[in-house]
Amino acid sequence: MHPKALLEATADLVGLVLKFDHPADAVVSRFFREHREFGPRERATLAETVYTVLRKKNLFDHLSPSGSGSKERRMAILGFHGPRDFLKSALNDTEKRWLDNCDAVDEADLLERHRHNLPEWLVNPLKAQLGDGFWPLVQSLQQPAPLDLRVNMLNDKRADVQKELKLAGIPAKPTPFSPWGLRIDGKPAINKVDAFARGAVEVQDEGSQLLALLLDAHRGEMVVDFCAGAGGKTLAIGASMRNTGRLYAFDVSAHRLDALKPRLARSKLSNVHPAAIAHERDDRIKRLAGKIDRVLVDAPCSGLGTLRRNPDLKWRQSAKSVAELTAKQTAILQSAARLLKPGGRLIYATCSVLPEENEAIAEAFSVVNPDYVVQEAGELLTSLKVENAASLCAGGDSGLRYLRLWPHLHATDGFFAAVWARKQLG
Ligand SMILES: C[S@@+](CC[C@H](N)C(=O)[O-])C[C@H]1O[C@@H](n2cnc3c(N)ncnc32)[C@H](O)[C@@H]1O
Repeated sequence: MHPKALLEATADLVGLVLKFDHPADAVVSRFFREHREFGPRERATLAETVYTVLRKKNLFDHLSPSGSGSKERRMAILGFHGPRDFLKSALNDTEKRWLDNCDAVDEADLLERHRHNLPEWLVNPLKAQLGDGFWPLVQSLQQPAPLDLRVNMLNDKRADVQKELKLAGIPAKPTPFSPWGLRIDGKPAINKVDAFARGAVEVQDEGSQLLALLLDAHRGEMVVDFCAGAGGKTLAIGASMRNTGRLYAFDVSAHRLDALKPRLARSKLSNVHPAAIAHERDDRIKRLAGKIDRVLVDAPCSGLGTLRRNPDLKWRQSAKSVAELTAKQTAILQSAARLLKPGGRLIYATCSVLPEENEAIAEAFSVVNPDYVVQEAGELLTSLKVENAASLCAGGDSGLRYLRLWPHLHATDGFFAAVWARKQLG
């Protein structure tokens, strides 16, 4: 495709994504569905450019007013993913001079907000938590996430799948913490590989794998994945139950649960029972009260731990939307907890890095539910043979109370988990 046409299409897509009325990945997928003329390399240019614009939006907003042409074209030029000479062949002389001037800007001369590229409301909570770790986090958020796979241990072993992928030209390394994970550099078409088609691997961030591991569901148990969505964690939990017992996958979105079905078929699991619920106080939940061994609440959250993959979220969320989410998180955790039988394990988890969606929800729950006793996540992960488990945790007197994962420290998405055991009767 001619560079001029590709740049124009890229500017169109940047314009659509910057409306922020839908998630960026949905806008990009729709654009590709509606424009079949792009080949794989052009799609990569389009998508990577959009993601760079989202990652560096503050900086590009600062640089773009001095340029010419439409705003989305200027943003697309600044973020363009591809060789400079290819890009320049699409530009007029004024644009070329402007781009050279932008390239010559020294980072050290920029204001802080043009370097961290975060909305102001997010800066203070992150600095307050991380101190000197703030800038390493910023750095890590500018990089795309690695591709992590979870090996389905029901039928396969990690080392065997690693060998198989190598033969298919996809070198993979075991993930450092999850015993089920393999990490791949780059973005090979993993869905074309036999190991994927037969359900030996699923794409899943190592952090998500650790949440499922922490639930530690056993053979023959009754387990609930309360906010199962498309079932990433459901599949991991079902395999850890060795395809026995009963695993309910609840969600208010039947549409998301539908996406679980083909994954379930690939995984060969037959112990999973997906069910759409109307809300967290659905009659189905009431009927199961006090009967469940383990409950995972992977709550709806701001998703701010996944900014490497979803950089649009920092612009689509706000202090107000987070406050609305915390009310929902409190209500869901309280309802889901009723499912647990005495002696059972409850986990509340998010992929957010904000204390108000994490520690604050967990601590408020503990105060009003004294029969749920907080467990030290670090100790549980150590007993599950996770190496260096203490380094994954924070909070409490021991610093081991909560699972607290960060992209810059653990190369995972940002995740939080709190664990409780329900007191035995009598
Ligand atoms: C973080 S996502 C779950 C991701 C999923 N566990 C996975 O690993 O792929 C949160 C889910 O909570 C669901 N949800 C929102 N409100 C809910 C409610 N009141 N009860 C149950 N699920 C709810 C959303 O539809 C969404 O799928």
